[in-house]
Amino acid sequence: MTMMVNGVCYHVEQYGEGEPLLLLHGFTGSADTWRPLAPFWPDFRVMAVDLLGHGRTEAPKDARRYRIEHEAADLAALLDEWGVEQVNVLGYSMGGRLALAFAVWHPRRVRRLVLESSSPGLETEEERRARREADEALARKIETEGVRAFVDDWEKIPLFATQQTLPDPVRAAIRRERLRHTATGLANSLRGMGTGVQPSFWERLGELAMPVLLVCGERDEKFCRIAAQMHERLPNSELICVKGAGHAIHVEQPGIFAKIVSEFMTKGEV
Ligand SMILES: C=C(O[C@H]1C=C[C@H](C(=O)CCC(=O)O)[C@@H](C(=O)O)[C@@H]1O)C(=O)O
Repeated sequence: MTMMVNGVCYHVEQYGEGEPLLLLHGFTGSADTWRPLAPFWPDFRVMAVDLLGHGRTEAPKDARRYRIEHEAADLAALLDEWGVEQVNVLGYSMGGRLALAFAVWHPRRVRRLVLESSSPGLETEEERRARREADEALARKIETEGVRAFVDDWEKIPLFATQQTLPDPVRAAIRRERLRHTATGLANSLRGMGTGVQPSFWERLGELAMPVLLVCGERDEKFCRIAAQMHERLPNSELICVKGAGHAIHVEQPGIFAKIVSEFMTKGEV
């Protein structure tokens, strides 16, 4: 379904009943990324969103509209429309950066937080500037060479090396999902929502009182390192490193990932 919030149209999907679970995909993903996990989560009311510039959600021409503070405000408005006061939030990669921002800015609305292969941003302005420059170059490449050429390169970056050995139908589904987006949507998502654009939340991790589950893939050294550093600063967190998995654990080992999330979501319930 389509929902208009703060002047933009979002594609959102809702299925299941029970504990509310807001799902936020990564860069080049969509709400569809979570569909294979639905059978594992019958007791959750799943709310999956196509983020700005992705899937069937609007791709504003002004990159500033994609900024993380605006997308976090959009999430709050979507929850208001749904009449959901407090929600469990699961974010993967870029979606995890947004999930963390939402938890920092709206702590009372987040019951539990799951961050898969994500980060609180970059700590220094020097790192952020270098990343903005790299993401601007990538955005221009998407606009000049097109989404297909971008996806051909993107699926080969070292971060996704572990996806090369996935079954062909799984790889084909990831590729189809990546090819669905527009050049404007992906380019402006990088410009507005990229890792170098958002503020660093490293110094605010200590504020988060809600339970936080950090999940990373054993073969994704960079984001396992980041997760371990976040774990040291978060007051109420647990860290699970999934053996043999890479960056996209929910794609590579959906059953294990779904079980980890279910156990975290129902922990402490009698
Ligand atoms: C390559 C790096 O960062 C990019 C990779 C992961 C993030 C993501 O959402 C990718 C999801 C996917 O394609 O499966 C993405 C982001 O957080 O915006 C980054 O651009 C890196 O080494 O940091």
